[in-house]
Amino acid sequence: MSVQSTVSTSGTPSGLLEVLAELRERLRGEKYCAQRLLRVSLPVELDNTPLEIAAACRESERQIFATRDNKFTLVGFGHSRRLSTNNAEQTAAILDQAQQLVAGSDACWLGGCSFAGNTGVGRWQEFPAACFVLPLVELRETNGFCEVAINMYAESYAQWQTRLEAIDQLVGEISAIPSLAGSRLPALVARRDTISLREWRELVMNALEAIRGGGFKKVVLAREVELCLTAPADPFAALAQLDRQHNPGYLFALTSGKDHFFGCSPERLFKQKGHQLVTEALAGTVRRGLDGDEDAALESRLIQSRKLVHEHQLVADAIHSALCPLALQLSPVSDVGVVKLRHIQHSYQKVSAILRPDVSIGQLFSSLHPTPAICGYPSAQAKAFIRDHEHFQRGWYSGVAGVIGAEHAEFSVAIRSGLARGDKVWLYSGVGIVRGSNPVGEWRELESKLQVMLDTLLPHAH
Ligand SMILES: C=C(O[C@@H]1C=C(C(=O)O)C=C[C@H]1O)C(=O)O
Ligand SMILES: [Mg+2]
Repeated sequence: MSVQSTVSTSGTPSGLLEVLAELRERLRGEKYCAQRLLRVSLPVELDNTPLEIAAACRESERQIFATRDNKFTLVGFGHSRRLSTNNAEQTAAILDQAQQLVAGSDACWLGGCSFAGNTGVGRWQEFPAACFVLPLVELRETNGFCEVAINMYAESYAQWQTRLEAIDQLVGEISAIPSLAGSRLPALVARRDTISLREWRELVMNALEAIRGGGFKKVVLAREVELCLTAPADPFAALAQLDRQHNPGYLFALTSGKDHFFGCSPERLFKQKGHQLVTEALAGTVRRGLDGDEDAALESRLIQSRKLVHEHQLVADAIHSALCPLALQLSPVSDVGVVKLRHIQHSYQKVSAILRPDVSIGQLFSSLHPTPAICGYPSAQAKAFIRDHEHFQRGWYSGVAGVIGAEHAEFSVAIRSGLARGDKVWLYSGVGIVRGSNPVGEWRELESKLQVMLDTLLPHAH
């Protein structure tokens, strides 16, 4: 695939519809050429945030990903290419292919991968082992600067025409949006926990027994909660709202068929820019205090408790070991910091590296995922325990959601996430079980982790 870019000039239209019309006009002047990525882009001034616009375009296939530092937001509408596999062995190759296909361009893929190569079965039929799309139309905000782009790519002339029609349809949808004032989110009809506290206690005791027997040191066990709502769930509207509240997490919603995988994760799997890599260990949790003093006391416990330090350090050590063979330089083990979220706080350690020149994004992914933060340690034993004991299919929960560009990629660990289908939503949360874990305490931690998603989807429930 060859790449051609049309760079924007100044003095051009600035509103979203005007800019789209101008880009559409530029495409009209382009000759159809099979299997060539043609990207046209222009700066735009938006009256609303990119996530609000995504939330308003209910008829379109949409994908969103916003980094947790709020410096980069990508909203994709429709797609001009899709790379997917249901074969876990091919996930790394798909990631490498995605990066190669946009070499020399500013285009970015949006998508994700399942936990530990899970295939798209049962509830997760729309979400295979890995799936990334190149959006047909995108809105991008980088450090406060917004642009609109069209990524044209077609295998045949008929497909080229179909893409043009899809762009026109989207433009029609945007122009028909009466007002972007936030819609009212559906209310809750019923909540069903697919595991009871009694069953959870048994599951944790079982894991602790395996830890005592030397089977593994840590396993991350998770829970699924099913919500039944009064109307179809609207994760895009919910995330647009979280974004307005400056939620300090990655925000993502990825549509496949009629289903949406979405979340607001505090955790980075990695950020790669050329040969620079930044990753982290984020594990070990206490709740937020009701006032400053209690919060500080809880923070001290997070940094000092033997159980919590062990739970965290297993992750940091495993990340260092995984990166060693891939890195020319690796940051030394650093001091443990604390990330404060609305309901909970986590121990955090940044890890950075200069990668060997031959290391690909696929290799990085395979070496780091799944980390002991969401699987356990050692990985193979923890994975087997999860496969044999968890009460549900993880699918993309605790997989990754992210973006892949030519020179950079950023992946969040897809926790604090859920799957929405019609008026049903399944939410997921997990906890690290290590020696010293207490089943009821861990259950409470699961509840706190679910709370952000519950607050987001059901803001009127209180
Ligand atoms: C697995 C999840 O979170 C992970 C588990 C943590 C813990 O047990 O302390 C903390 C952060 C994450 O690494 C989740 O939120 O679902
Ligand atoms: Mg924990």
